Amino acid sequence: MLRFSTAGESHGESLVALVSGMPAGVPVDLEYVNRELWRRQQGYGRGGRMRIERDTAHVLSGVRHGHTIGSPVAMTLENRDWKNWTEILPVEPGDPAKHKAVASPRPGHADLAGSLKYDFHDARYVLERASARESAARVAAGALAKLLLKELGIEVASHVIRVGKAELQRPVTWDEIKALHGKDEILLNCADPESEKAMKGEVDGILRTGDTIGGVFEVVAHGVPPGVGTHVNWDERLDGLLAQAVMSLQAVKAVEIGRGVTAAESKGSEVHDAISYGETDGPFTRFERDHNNAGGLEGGISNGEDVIVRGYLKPISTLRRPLGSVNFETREPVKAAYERSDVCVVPAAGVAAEAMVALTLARLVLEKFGGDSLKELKRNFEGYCVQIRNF
Ligand SMILES: Cc1cc2nc3c(=O)[nH]c(=O)nc-3n(C[C@H](O)[C@H](O)[C@H](O)COP(=O)(O)O)c2cc1C
Ligand SMILES: C=C(O[C@@H]1CC(C(=O)O)=C[C@@H](OP(=O)(O)O)[C@H]1O)C(=O)O
Repeated sequence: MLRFSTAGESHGESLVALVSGMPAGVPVDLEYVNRELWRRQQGYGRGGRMRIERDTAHVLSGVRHGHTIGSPVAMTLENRDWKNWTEILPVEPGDPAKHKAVASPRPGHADLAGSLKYDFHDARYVLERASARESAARVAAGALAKLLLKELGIEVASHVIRVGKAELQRPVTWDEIKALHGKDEILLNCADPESEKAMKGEVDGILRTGDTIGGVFEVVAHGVPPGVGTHVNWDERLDGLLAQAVMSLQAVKAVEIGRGVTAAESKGSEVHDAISYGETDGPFTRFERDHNNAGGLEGGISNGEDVIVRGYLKPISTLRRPLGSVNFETREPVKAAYERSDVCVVPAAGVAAEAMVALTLARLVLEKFGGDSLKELKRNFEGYCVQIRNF
């Protein structure tokens, strides 16, 4: 079974990603992994921290001569900012005068709920792990999942469809979304330049007022064959697993599959994707759809269309003009803590969500097709593709 976990605090020495269950023989292109990490660091509206970090993965195990060997892959990612925090957050007890506690919890962050839960009067012990710095480790793990899926012709990409009130003004194709991944500069990761300009305008306005802004990203998985995931058990449905995976990202507050949200206010005849049978072979079968409002999922099973998952991000909770809070010690009303912060992270969250979608798909693909080596996996996968083509 493909599993992954992460460890590491935002200003600790390193992040750690541990991925087990990768079959042997998958080519691991470290340049690709590091480019994914770079993509997550980009986007208009990010804060000062991104000028410090240069995320790169250091592989400790599970890869030899550029290929997986079936054993768990462990990777570390250095936190360059760590050296600036060794007195504030030492591993050993250290000098309490240098600790600089966060005692004014930020509404919207994990500060108050986490401090109550873990019995801390310093929210720093909570925010260090709640921080979306952790999502860098997910992206390193997700890059391995993407490399595996690529071997089967499955690709995962994302783009931004809303920042605040500015939304994508026209439909964009898979090729346009994929082309965004080759860009050397990422502004708002929107495939339509006019819409992107409006999105930038939203961020500029928010920057001026000391506030923050959210938005919506869309992840598309292309080349997924029909039959991944199942209707037979609630916890094996691909739609449910994708929703959990994307919702687990920091600041994501809603997840939509296909046109799930507008489907709720539409007629069935407008929503469902009519089926026809084509003259020539499609990518997997000759069954065709007139559109893809289902987002490639019916009954918790992929149907051969692009799998489309959207994540809705709340605005960042650390405000330069902070909201009201209460001091942990004095119980007096105060302004919430502010040190520095991102203002808009929709493109970065989209990249992290790609990782979560890729890890989820890779897990289910491995469960369905099995294989301890890439060779065995490919043989099983190809055999199934022949079966559905001859259906
Ligand atoms: C890429 C990324 C960067 C983020 N940067 C910040 C930030 O600079 N400041 C902040 O307060 N929250 C930031 N967040 C959001 C917080 O991590 C998140 O709101 C917090 O952990 C509470 O979790 P919740 O919003 O999921 O409830 C970021 C989220 C993402 C995905
Ligand atoms: C470090 C990252 O994001 C951080 C996520 C984050 C939060 O509260 O989630 C707060 C900020 O951290 P800091 O207080 O050190 O500036 C962001 O920079 C990252 O994405 O790599």
